[in-house]
Amino acid sequence: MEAPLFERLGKEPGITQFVSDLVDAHLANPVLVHHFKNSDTNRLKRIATEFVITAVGGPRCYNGKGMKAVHKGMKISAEEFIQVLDDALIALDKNKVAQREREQVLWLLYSLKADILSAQSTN
Ligand code: HEM
Repeated sequence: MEAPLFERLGKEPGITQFVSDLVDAHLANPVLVHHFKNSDTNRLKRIATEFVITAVGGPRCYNGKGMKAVHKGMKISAEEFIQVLDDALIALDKNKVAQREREQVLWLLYSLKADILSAQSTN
């Protein structure tokens, strides 16, 4: 039987590095960087790492809000959402993550699209 995705991504150390590279890619992405200009990058990396660890079947360490509530009113466009996936691919590549795990991580992120984009309405 296939090991849990959490293990195949290198457990906490592997996921911490992936998320760190993902956030760094956003900061270097001209389409996304303006969203993060007031961010505490280390805090964001820590919380996003907890989210991913929990989402891929690791220890349940994310205690934050759901993705719809987190991104409410941030005015995130569909184009920006795709740029986040592009940056995820850059970070997966950098961490030499294999094809099947890439597909699973990208699908996991993509599956949040409806929540994150519907969070943009102000009512
Ligand atoms: C599948 C995609 C995404 C996931 C899993 C995700 C996850 C997260 C998480 C876990 C946080 C931290 C919440 C907290 O501070 O309590 C966060 C914050 C944030 N996200 Fe996302 N996000 C996604 C897509 C996006 C997109 C497309 C944008 C647009 C650029 C975006 C912009 C932000 C911003 C600006 C913050 C707040 C940063 C801060 O407070 O320092 N996210 N996201």
